[in-house]
Amino acid sequence: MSRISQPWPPVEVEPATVHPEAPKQGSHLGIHFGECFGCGDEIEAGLHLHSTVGEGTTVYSKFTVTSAHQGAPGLAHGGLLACAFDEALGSTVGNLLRRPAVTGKLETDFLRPVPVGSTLYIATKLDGIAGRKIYVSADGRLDAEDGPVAVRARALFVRVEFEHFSTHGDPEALQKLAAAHEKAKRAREWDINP
Ligand SMILES: CCCCCCCC/C=C\CCCCCCCC(=O)SCCNC(=O)CCNC(=O)[C@H](O)C(C)(C)COP(=O)(O)OP(=O)(O)OC[C@H]1O[C@@H](n2cnc3c(N)ncnc32)[C@H](O)[C@@H]1OP(=O)(O)O
Repeated sequence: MSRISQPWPPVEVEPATVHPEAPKQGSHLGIHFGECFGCGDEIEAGLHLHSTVGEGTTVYSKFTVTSAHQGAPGLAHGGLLACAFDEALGSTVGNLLRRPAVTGKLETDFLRPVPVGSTLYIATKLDGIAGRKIYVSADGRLDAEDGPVAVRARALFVRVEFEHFSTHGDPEALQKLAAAHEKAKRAREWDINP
């Protein structure tokens, strides 16, 4: 029996269409911001989540729980697991649709404890779009792609304009992102940041 009672998606949606210039199946999705707690390589205690594009509207992500992520001794903190899903879901939305969007709502079901040292295999898929609202969900399996499901998540992302980040965010960090984007473009790497 599902632990989430509401139907999903909760409203009528159009199927999500992958942007024609989105990274293709098998592509590894790079770090979108070095200081991102979810994926960045500049945050030692961060989650260092890695993602690869799968078939259709699916993205596969991996995250290994370290002692920096504990709640109870030896077990992952639920909030950090939610963070991993926010990152995996957000990365799926941003990379496959190539439009900026932010998390409006994120719900999680924690089905099994996730010990330090284990790796969560997160499979995310776009479930549909209604106007600016993007529905997306994921399963996180323990230690293998076909391992037992430990965490499930569903989220609503809301499409925003770039001004969302320039108005509310850190201009210096945005400049750093723009510089990284330019560098990636010069190197002919695929990059999503505007
Ligand atoms: C530097 C540029 C980068 C560009 C992108 C590159 C992508 C890179 C690739 C990958 C990266 C991604 C990896 C990151 C992953 C982590 C993501 C995060 O953690 S994001 C941070 C946490 N989230 C926030 O801080 C949002 C804070 N909230 C807001 O700013 C607003 O509330 C916002 C934008 C969500 C909505 O505000 P409104 O004024 O624009 O729009 P309204 O009308 O309120 O909502 C639009 C629709 O959504 C529904 N809605 C909004 N929130 C809802 C909720 N909580 N529950 C249900 N419905 C909700 C509303 O009912 C409305 O629906 P109706 O169109 O009328 O049908």
